Amino acid sequence: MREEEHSDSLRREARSPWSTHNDKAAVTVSPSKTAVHGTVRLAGSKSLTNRALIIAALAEGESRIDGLLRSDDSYWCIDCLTSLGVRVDVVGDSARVAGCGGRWPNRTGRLYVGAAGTAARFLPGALAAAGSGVWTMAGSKRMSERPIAPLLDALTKLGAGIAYAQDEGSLPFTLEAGGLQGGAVVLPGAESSQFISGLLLAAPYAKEALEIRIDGDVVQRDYVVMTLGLMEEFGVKPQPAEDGRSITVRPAKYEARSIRLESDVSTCCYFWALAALTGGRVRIEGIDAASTRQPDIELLNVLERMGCTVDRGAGHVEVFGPKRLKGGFEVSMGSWSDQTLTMAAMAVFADGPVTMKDAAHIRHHECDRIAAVCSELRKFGIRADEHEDGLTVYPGRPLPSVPLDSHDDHRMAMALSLIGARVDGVRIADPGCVSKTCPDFFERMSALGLQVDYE
Ligand SMILES: O=C(O)C1=C[C@@H](OP(=O)(O)O)[C@@H](O)[C@H](O)C1
Ligand SMILES: C=C(OP(=O)(O)O)C(=O)O
Repeated sequence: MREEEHSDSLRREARSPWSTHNDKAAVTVSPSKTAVHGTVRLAGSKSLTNRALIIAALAEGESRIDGLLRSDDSYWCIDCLTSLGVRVDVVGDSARVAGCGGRWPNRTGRLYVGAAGTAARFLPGALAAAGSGVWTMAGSKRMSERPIAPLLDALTKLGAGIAYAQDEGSLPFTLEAGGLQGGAVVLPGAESSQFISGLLLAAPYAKEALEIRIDGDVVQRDYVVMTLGLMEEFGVKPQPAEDGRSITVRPAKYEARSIRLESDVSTCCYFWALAALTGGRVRIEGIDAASTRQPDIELLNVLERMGCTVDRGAGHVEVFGPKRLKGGFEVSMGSWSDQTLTMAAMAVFADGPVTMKDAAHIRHHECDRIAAVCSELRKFGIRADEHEDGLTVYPGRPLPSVPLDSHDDHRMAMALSLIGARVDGVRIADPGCVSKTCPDFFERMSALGLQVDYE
């Protein structure tokens, strides 16, 4: 096999049957001929979907989840639960999950998490908490490079037996469960909030009360708040310490529930950014900015700072773009870093440079996002200065572009495609990568008037 074909097949390994456009080498995006005006309704949040699926699988009785996201990340999460013997029936965007009360029916098997950080970091605790069982867990090449050791070390201290198949502290590994001891365990917050969420989700099934002590500041801490909220919805109430430095969970069992998931705010952001970039307007139904627990909602505040008007209604958010976006500021991305790439794309068209900071951890996401976005913007002739924890993007006129690389990262592809709202012929390789969270992303861009062509 040629080197290129080999790297293509590695990239595509984590694409699921819910993925689209994997037969396409590239997509080209060009501006709409008319103003971008539209209303959009999006599928459920990836983060809520995978939390709800795992909690429902751990619960006693049958749960129903409506508004499920059908994407690669949720597909692999469901696939793992099915391999564990949990019945998950998906019809349209609804799933019925037959909870197994924390005892997985299949005590052995191979679980494949694809490229999903949520599945990789949320499932090991749920496995370790079971009374017995031996499972191997593997993921995409990139997932095997992403950090997970602090979580697995904590599980080892609490009683799990973990043997690494390749590199110490990484996927793939074999986990032997013997139940989770209670007591105190320390997890770092700087690399990923998902370690804390992963242990929290399993914590009610520990033998005794479990206290998770948090070392350092937590990146994207609102995702931990989201975990606590969903645990409560399923009848378990964790107790965060007043100083926010630890969370205690007493032994309990999740109760089956019927819930409807909120749309994916991270995906909404690309469409709000589209309105911002084109002086158009995009209304998204099914989001309540006042009550959402999804951290990327912060984009709306920054869009206002950039000159947009934002209508935050009951159950909808509409963004109206200005004539010219304002730049000339620094913004901390620490708590909503999935939108760093969206900010970088918008900054190209602002009236002054924008510096995004406090996001060093995104170097360990689907790709090294800081290095990747700088290198792709430079291909357009845009000045992008790379910093250890972020980047500064200077406004410019993007040159007719050489093909851009999506780095097998859905957010790289979605953010770079926004430049196509302003510049003719933005060509991005491997459009299928958006299936990690939004398989129909380019169809939605096209429905809003952008010209989208595949090759
Ligand atoms: O818990 C979650 O659902 C998520 C947490 C964040 O990850 P990190 O805390 O690892 O940065 C975020 O980037 C990811 O898209 C979803
Ligand atoms: C970092 C992300 O995903 P994951 O859940 O794989 O960490 C993301 O969606 O931007």
